Amino acid sequence: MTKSHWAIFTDNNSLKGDFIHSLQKGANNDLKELKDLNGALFSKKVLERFIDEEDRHDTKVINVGKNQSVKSMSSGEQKKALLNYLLSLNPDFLILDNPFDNLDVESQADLKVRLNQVRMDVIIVQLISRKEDVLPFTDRFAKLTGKELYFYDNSEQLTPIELPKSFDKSIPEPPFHYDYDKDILIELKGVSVKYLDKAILQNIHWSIKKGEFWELRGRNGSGKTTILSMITGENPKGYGQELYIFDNKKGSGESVWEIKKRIGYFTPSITDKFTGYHSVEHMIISGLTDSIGLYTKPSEIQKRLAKQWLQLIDMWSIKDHLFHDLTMGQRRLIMCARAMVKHPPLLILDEPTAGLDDQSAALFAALVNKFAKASNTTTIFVSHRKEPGLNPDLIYQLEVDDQGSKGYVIKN
Ligand SMILES: Nc1ncnc2c1ncn2[C@@H]1O[C@H](COP(=O)(O)OP(=O)(O)OP(=O)(O)O)[C@@H](O)[C@H]1O
Repeated sequence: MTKSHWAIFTDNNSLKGDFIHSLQKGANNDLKELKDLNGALFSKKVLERFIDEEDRHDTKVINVGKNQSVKSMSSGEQKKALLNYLLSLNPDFLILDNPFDNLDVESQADLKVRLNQVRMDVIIVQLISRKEDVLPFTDRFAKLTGKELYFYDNSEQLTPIELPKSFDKSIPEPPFHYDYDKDILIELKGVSVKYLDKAILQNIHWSIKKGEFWELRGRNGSGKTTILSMITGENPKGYGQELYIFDNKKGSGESVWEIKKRIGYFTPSITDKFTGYHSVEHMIISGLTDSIGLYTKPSEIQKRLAKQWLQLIDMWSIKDHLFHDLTMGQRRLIMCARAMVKHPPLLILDEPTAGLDDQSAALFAALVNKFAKASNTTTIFVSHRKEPGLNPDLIYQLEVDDQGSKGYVIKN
């Protein structure tokens, strides 16, 4: 019998966790046909749980028979491994929570082919925040608002995206001056990286200058994280190579702490570190002190700066709200402003829009455009999607081949 497949749209206001939980428990009254069936969940959180188990107990579950740890796989490789494992459990339905996030175009296509192959055997319930992610064979549509499910005949009936007004206030001034005045911040001259016998990067030349706005693009596994982690000092592969970070050759006794001081870094998982009760205002101020939370009374200058940033992102009226009570889109904007507040010489935004709905992603891109143009900070935005509205000056494109990825500079 042909099965029906669902696309359930979610946005910042959807109580997605509760919905997933009720589906898995067979307690959801809206999708009655799934009630007595056996469901499996494909989500980022499930993947993280397997990675954590592997880290702590050395248990292999989704990568049985493979030499590589799940953590070191690219996003495409991780998702493939998770899907194969879940399908081996023979579920009646599969809940896919934003399955295409973090995947490049080719890996998205691979995943779509695989899902198309299994759609006769398993009901697919897709929870998605981007319209372009709807699987072509989907025939049932709904939107989750709060905990209510509203049904539609097709995805076109859902509300169109309203593009945000661009931020009309100016970017607040830098709070202090960094003692780095050279034009080139980062330089890779013929850098190559191998893991075991596998070539990952091949003869990479990339010169990153003051004030530039870059997008780093490349398919899953092309080596984007490898390059970024060599820059931030977390990956030793750069030692002994012609890699210059703030004018210091890698491995020449440079201080990792000095490097980190000059880099603002944001990736969505950083948000998870802030588990305590922090107000919105304190979150911004903690960007000036590099701390998780605030342990001393903020100065008037710090408070004034936080006010300017919150006015810019239109959140001054909620300055006393608790960060963890906000929607995901609001939290991301705050975290982004938090990374910008010091005007670091280099700002790295690693897949910052993953999991956001169209509207929140557009707002986020507008903030990044504004900051990148109006500040002296060099910005590197890493994303798999061509982010609508993002307007970088330059693109560093990694192209994979058998000898590892090569890099090309494209002027936008
Ligand atoms: N410690 C490691 N050991 C073995 N292989 C590794 C290790 N770290 C990364 N790799 C491999 O290097 C390649 C590049 O990985 P990297 O994470 O840099 O890619 P990426 O472009 O950031 O991918 P994604 O977009 O999926 O995050 C992948 O094939 C990955 O499996």
